[in-house]
Amino acid sequence: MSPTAVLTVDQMRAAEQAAMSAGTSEWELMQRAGEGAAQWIARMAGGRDVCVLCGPGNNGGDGYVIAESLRRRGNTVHVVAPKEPGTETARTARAAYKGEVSTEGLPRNQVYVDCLFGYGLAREVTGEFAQLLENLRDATGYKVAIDVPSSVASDTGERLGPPVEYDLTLALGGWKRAHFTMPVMATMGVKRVVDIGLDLPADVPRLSDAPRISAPAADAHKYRRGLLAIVAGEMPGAPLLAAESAMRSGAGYVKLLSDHSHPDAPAELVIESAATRKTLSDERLSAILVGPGLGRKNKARDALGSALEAGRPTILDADALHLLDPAMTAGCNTAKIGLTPHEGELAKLCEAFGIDASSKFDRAEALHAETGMTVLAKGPDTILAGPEGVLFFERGSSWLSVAGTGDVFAGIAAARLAVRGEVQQALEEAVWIHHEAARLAGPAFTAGTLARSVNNALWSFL
Ligand SMILES: NC(=O)C1=CN([C@@H]2O[C@H](COP(=O)(O)OP(=O)(O)OC[C@H]3O[C@@H](n4cnc5c(N)ncnc54)[C@H](OP(=O)(O)O)[C@@H]3O)[C@@H](O)[C@H]2O)[C@@H](O)CC1
Ligand SMILES: Nc1ncnc2c1ncn2[C@@H]1O[C@H](COP(=O)(O)OP(=O)(O)O)[C@@H](O)[C@H]1O
Ligand SMILES: [K+]
Repeated sequence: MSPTAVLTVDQMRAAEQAAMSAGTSEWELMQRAGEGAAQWIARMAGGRDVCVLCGPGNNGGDGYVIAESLRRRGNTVHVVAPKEPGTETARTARAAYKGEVSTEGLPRNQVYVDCLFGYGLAREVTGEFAQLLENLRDATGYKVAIDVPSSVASDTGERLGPPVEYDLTLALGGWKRAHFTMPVMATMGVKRVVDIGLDLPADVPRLSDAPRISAPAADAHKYRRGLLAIVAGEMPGAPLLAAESAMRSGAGYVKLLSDHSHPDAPAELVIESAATRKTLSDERLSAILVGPGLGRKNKARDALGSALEAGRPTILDADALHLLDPAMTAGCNTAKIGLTPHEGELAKLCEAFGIDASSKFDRAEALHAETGMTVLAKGPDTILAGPEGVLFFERGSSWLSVAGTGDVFAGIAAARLAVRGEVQQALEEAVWIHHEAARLAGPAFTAGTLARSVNNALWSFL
């Protein structure tokens, strides 16, 4: 199985150091990395010519190992290295490479393997290296990034040089945070980890694995399969969308608590009058969803207060996230609450809870640590921070960038919470189901179409 740990540079260096202390040399690790990467590249390249760009550090060292491995396999290989290697291990790799090297220029129509900088990149790329990256950007051919793209800071995804679009990115030894951070994650093409036998730490963020979802028990009963109440508010459309997706996410019973007339609501949706303290305190409720279409006036604040008082497992989305503050959650068992903010809502929540952090990762992690609530930070990149740690996800379809898909997500999350009872598991499952529903819904779908493809998305996880 491919490693799922997502590491910082310090954690990566520590894992490599531990392997070296246990008797594996850096040269052995570099050979494993280079040979492992060369196997992938050989498959992609077939008989095509390969050009390897080598930098001055150990990422460049990997490049010489890759170059020699491909040369031995019969590919015509050319190395471009503006500078001689600066580390002992990279010098060993350079000496073991028996092919051509030039200091500048980029041959045309190659399979390009970018080993200029790996996780050691810590400052702006300038001069000859920047020029080489610009040439690579403009070149036509299959492009492979080794470990990370050479103009990207591994911990943050910050861009430190000319952007290049890659077809394949081979992470060496383990994932880095940049691999799942926008915007650079969208430039990496297909991503794979080359396992070099490191013992990776368990208590670090992970890449989420596809969930397994169970069909209802043979003797299932609608109330035991999860009863979800969706609290409606000022705007009728959003909670209805959430209900449409919730009904298709495996819960036994979905109720919309609304005073609007919903002439377009499906017959199978139970609509009851607007939420009150009494209706929300129904012991049979497995979960509550508050936020989509709620509004931000006093009535909305009251509805949110009643939902929080009920103390059931709860998903808070949209307007509920704008109304939420420490006074409202005081006395709540926050372990039962899941938040589903997009970037603007996350910033607003951090302000309300006095959290001073700027990256999405730091904000999500700190908001969970500070409040005990589980935080699903949405967007093209997704971060889930909860009691089981932090999870990263692969990207979903960019067609999701259309109004109402967040309401659909909230419905899925709340229904999975009604079924599972655990907030973090429910949110993790919901991300996968949402992405799969988007894939099934085809191009240019609307939120309604997305909601109606949710039940078929479950097939992929049964
Ligand atoms: N350790 C291990 O066991 C294994 C490590 N492995 C591999 O090592 C990689 C990390 O290697 P690394 O630490 O040598 O750093 P790397 O990414 O090559 O870059 C640093 C070099 O670039 C230079 N430099 C930096 N920024 C610059 C700039 N803007 N412009 C110009 N120069 C700049 C910097 O120079 P300096 O800062 O000293 O001037 C230094 O020379 C990792 O990603 C993986 O591929 C694998 O083989 C598995 C085993
Ligand atoms: N470019 C994108 N690529 C992948 N997923 C996206 C993209 N843009 C938005 N999404 C997803 O679509 C949903 C949008 O939610 P949200 O911003 O709350 O929208 P709305 O309020 O209109 O429903 C989120 O689940 C988000 O992760
Ligand atoms: K690289």
